[in-house]
Amino acid sequence: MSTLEIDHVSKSYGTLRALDDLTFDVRAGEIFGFVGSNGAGKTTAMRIMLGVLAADSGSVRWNGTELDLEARRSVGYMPEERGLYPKMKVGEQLEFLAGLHGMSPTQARDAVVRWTDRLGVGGRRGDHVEKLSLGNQQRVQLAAALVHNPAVLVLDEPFSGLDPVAVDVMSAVLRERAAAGVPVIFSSHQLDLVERLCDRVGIVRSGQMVALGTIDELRTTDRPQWLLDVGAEPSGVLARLAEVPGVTARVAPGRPHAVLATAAPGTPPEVGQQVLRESLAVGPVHEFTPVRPCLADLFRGVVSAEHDAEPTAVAPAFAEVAR
Ligand SMILES: Nc1ncnc2c1ncn2[C@@H]1O[C@H](COP(=O)(O)OP(=O)(O)OP(=O)(O)O)[C@@H](O)[C@H]1O
Repeated sequence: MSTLEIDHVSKSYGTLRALDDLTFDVRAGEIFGFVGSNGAGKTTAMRIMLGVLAADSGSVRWNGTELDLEARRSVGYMPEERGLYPKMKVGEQLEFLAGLHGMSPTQARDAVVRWTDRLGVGGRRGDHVEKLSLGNQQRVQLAAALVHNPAVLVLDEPFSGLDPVAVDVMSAVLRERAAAGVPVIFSSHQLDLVERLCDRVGIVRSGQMVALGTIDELRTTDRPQWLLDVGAEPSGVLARLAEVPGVTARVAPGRPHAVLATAAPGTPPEVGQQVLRESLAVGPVHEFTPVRPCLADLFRGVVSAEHDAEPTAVAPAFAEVAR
């Protein structure tokens, strides 16, 4: 199956090390979310994936072989700086780009109609790009990445500036391409979207991959937590839970009638049931919920961690860390 492999890639701009031994892959049929703070190295990595920027060391492979010119033609790329000619008409421009990727004029015309219609800009094919709103230019840019039926999609912030309807259309298109076996990688700062859409996520910090895995894997922590709403002042429950080995409990922040119980690393997962039983022995429990960090929490933890410290409290549970 088709896989895009980024293998020990490093890149410096002068003395600035933008990528530092970056290694990960994007597999056939998966949507991979590439996230990181401003300046973390995402665009640099994506440019190297496409071959428009050379790595200082390491390699990018497509289906096991180093990316060559032919393979690059099969990549659908949406650059961060966008790359449309403002004075050219939407339809003509897309047909031209499809032609550069080897499509015949008829194939190109058909594909342009299909993708502009799909992305909601079919009525603008005869307009100059510069006359379109920024969001619609963005849709055209997406059409440019998709029009030649690429075998791999590399999209730099494809969702920025899109309205919610366009976000839904774009999400559906990416899911559909992935279901057809295409590896899809996109960068984004919209973490809720990444969480919803991506099969796997990589978090990059200072050019290094600091967390990599499925959303589920990333959210799994070695310090499981539970929230218990007991509907009353919880001192009785807190006293009872203080007797459970490996568990610490406190009043939940902002919830005076709820308790947050946290298990120490290495505590068997069944301790959650014991926490519930002990609490029920004191009185009713209206809500019992495992608490798991969302991607935004993980992101904040990972990107704010010191370089040489443990990346975050949850990091030991990350399923894969770039080798
Ligand atoms: N052409 C360049 N010359 C010098 N430095 C550069 C160049 N391009 C990028 N950099 C630097 O390399 C680092 C990585 O930048 P890059 O654009 O890859 O980050 P990014 O993760 O895409 O950021 P953002 O989320 O803001 O788009 C930054 O410190 C940036 O200033």
